[in-house]
Amino acid sequence: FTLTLIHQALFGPSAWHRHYPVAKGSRQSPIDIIPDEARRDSSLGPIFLKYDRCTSLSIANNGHSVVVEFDDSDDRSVIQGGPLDNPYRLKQFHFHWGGKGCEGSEHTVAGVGYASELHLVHWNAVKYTTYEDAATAPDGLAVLGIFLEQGDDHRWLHTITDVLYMVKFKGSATNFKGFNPKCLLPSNLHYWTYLGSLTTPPLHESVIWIVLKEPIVVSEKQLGMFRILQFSGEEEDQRMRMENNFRPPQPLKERISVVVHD
Ligand SMILES: NS(=O)(=O)c1c(F)c(F)c(-n2cc(CC3CCCCC3)nn2)c(F)c1F
Ligand SMILES: [Zn+2]
Repeated sequence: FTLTLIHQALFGPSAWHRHYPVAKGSRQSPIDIIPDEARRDSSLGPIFLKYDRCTSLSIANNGHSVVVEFDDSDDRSVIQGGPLDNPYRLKQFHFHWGGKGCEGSEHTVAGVGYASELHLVHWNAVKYTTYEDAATAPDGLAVLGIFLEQGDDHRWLHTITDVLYMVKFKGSATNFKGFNPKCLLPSNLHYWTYLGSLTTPPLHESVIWIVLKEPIVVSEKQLGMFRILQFSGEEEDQRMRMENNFRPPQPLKERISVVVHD
């Protein structure tokens, strides 16, 4: 327990500003979303997720989260519409979660957190040639955030939780083909949107955030499966269970409040 506290103090969110001064920037993520203060913008239309031809490749433990990577060599799976000027290509998705019974989402809604949060990361391949270039540009990435609420078993999440034992340690990866994240979407795509950043180092202020209002429901048992993952590698003697891998909400600063689309 004390090891975790020391680890947090040295490497956790409060220490990131030492190596990444942008951590105190003007458009950092996540934020606390206050629905009553969200603006309406009639020019803001619905978002469209064209994932039918998506190609998942692998699932990996990168020491921060569990990440499913996609083939982003063409526009086979994109997000478009809403605040986006053009289609953004699906690159990867990953999760953030808490400890047993604790909150674990990154965004909060009127101060209330969810058990977990799924991030589908897309990049602007129309304006930028590589994901890396996009990840450092102000309109380079579009991340779709989906809250996970604790309740009944999720019908499709087991496809992911069943293989987590194969990527228990940092640096491990395995094939993960034929998975379509469409099965992880809630019934409606009403969203809040605002300009923000990566929530982990390098914290680049390159993300157009689209956070869905409706959570999906997953069971405590399924959430517990994420906690078999380790922050540490197989060879490290200090076992560090992967949990509480979320950044707390950051100051809104001079950003206009988020915009809502119902
Ligand atoms: N939580 S989050 O905001 O959805 C989220 C993350 F947590 C990330 F870690 C990344 N991320 C992207 C890279 C590639 C490098 C980004 C910098 C330039 C070289 C490639 N590494 N991590 C990310 F893109 C993202 F959107
Ligand atoms: Zn994330």
